[in-house]
Formats: sequence, C-alpha cells, structure tokens
Amino acid sequence: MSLQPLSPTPASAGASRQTLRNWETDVVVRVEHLTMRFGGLVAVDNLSFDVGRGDITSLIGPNGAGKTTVFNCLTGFYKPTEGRMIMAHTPSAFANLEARTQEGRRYFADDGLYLLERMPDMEIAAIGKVARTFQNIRLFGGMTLLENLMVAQHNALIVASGYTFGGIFGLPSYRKGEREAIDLAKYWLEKTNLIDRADDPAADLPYGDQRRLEIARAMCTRPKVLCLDEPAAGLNPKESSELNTLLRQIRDDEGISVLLIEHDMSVVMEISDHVVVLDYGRKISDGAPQDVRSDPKVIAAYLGVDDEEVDAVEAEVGQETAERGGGHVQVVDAEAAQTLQELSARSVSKDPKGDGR
Ligand SMILES: Nc1ncnc2c1ncn2[C@@H]1O[C@H](COP(=O)(O)OP(=O)(O)OP(=O)(O)O)[C@@H](O)[C@H]1O
Repeated sequence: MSLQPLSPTPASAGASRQTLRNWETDVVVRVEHLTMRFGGLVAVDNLSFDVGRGDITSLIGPNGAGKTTVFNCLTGFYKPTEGRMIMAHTPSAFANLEARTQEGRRYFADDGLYLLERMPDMEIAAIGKVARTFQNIRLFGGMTLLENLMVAQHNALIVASGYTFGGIFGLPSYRKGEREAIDLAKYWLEKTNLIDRADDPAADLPYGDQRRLEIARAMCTRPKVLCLDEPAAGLNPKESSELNTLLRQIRDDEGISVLLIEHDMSVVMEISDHVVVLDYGRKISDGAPQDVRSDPKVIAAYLGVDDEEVDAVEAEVGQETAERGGGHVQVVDAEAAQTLQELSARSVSKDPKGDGR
C-alpha cells in the first residue's frame, strides 16, 4: 500500500541536521518559566526551553530530574503551578502572543496559537495536536493491533458521523471517514513493520513490537508534536536501532517534531538535533548533542557530585582535552558520551517493563 506522507516533507529534510538549530529560529513548543510543586517538593523549577519545529529534541537527566513531570504538564495531565507553555502550529503564531495571552482564552485556532497550560488534556491532544506515549505500555491488550489504532481515531470518526447515529445508519461521510481511518492505521502498521500482525491481539506482541505499536497509535491521532517517554526502555540493540530509524522517518518523512525522554544515550546522541538536560527540576545544559555530551555540568549531574565539585569535573575534562592536544575534541566527546551512557545506565534503577508508577 502506498499512501502520501501525512504532511509535506519539510524543507529541512535531507539537509545536514547538524547544521540546523531550529529551536533558535522556528519554535513549535515554548516552555516558559515552568514550575511544578507537589506540596513542598519542587519537581520542576522555573524551567524554560524551546522545541524546534521538525527537530528531535531530547529531555535527559538523572532519575527524578523532573522529565516526566514536564511531559505531564505539556500534555495536560498536571496543571503547572506556574509558567506558560505555547504550542505554535505556524511560525507566525508568536506574533500576537502577549496580547493574545491577555485575552484569557485557551487557544486561537486562526493564529495557530495554543496556550497549553490552560487547556484540558483532551483538547491538548485533539486540538493542540500533541500526542504522547507513556513509560509503561498502555495498549488495549485484548484488542487487535488494527482496533487499537482505530480507537485512537475515535475523535475523527465522531466528527465523520456528524455527532449523530451516522455510523449506525452508514452515512456516506461516516463511511468515508472510516475508510480513511483504516487507511491511516494500515499506513502506520506498515511503517512500524507490524502489518502482518494487524489482526492479532496487542497483548500477543513481543515487548519491542508493543513499543512500536504505541508510537503507531500516537501517530494515528495526526499530531504535530509527538512526546515519547522512554521509548527505548527494555529494547535490545537491534530494536533500539530500528526505533532510531522509525523516529528519523517520523521527523524527515512526516515533518513531525519529536520530544523524547530517554536514558539510552546511544539513542539520544545518535538521533537528537537538540538536547535539554535537567537536574533537580532545573535546566543545566541546552544545545546540540555534541555540545551537551561534553558539558562538565552534565557529567557531574550524572555522577551525582555536589555543586562545588563541578569545577573539578570541568578541570578534569579540560585537562584530558589538553593532554590529547588540538583536534582531539572528538575523542573527548566520544569518551564523554560513553561516560554518560554508563552513568545513565547506572541511574536507571527501575524495571523498564514494570509499571513505573
Ligand atoms: N504526582 C506526584 N506527586 C508527588 N511527587 C511527584 C509526583 N510526580 C512526580 N513526583 C516527584 O517529582 C520528582 C520528579 O519526578 P519525575 O518522574 O518527573 O522525574 P523523571 O526525571 O521523569 O525521573 P525518571 O527518569 O526516574 O522517570 C520526583 O522526586 C518524583 O518523586
């Protein structure tokens, strides 16, 4: 089956991703001064960062750094204590931001501007076009793969039924909507290499396939931003590599912006355009992967050293660079990436296939 990409291939596709810094020039999601408190615990502390349109942006940090809390705020599961989160469907959405914010409404569809902190989770998904997956798999195990992807398109089918009994009476608009929903589901089953199992119950799939089915289900909601919470958790190296390919396709072929929480540094460093690092709810580093991975503050955070010891880590990283002479930054980078990978593996203490929370 060959279907057109869901949205035009972005102009950036095929260009050297390393040279693009979309988060500085074309922002799809802006997080401004986000704070989330649980009683006395500050899980996210005055956090600001931008997600570039058409980028893969990774949110990393040690366990408990606040990454999932940021996702829960962005997708409406938590109402943030303070801060603003802006979804911009078009680059011009920011033009009247301050005036629009004063108006007190939740979103301005004509401007492509969505103030996510004001919107309930259903609206964020359906209108804001932000989709997500969870740390723990949340499929309908007794339903087939195809049915799982049809359920994800419930909103579109309700519209196609004219908000009536159109489905039961077989209205032409409903039949057309249903055909489109099946086509879209098949498209994503093919993209995720699951088409041969379309009629099997989701619970019968191996773990790695269930992870990909979750991504397929999120894509069936036709998002503009896809938030993935540890999609590589529990995957073997071959499955991780397939996941990298899939996420690149989602970015390059579909033009979807991806926001990723991930502990697997091989995934993060290989596919990210932009990395934001949290520690104790605060941003400690923000930039291209090659800059972030050799940032002493990041290495120190993963080592769990105190603030006053960061200088010592910085000196050590600098000394290694000097010892290897000029032009050896790559060597240090590779070592730093390896260090991060090891430290991050050490910091993941939970069972990735477990319930999480
Ligand atoms: N609903 C909640 N009630 C109280 N505390 C919470 C709640 N959700 C998260 N926290 C706390 O907020 C802090 C940040 O948690 P969060 O899950 O966001 O971290 P994380 O970076 O995603 O961690 P991990 O990598 O382990 O998933 C932790 O101290 C956590 O215990």
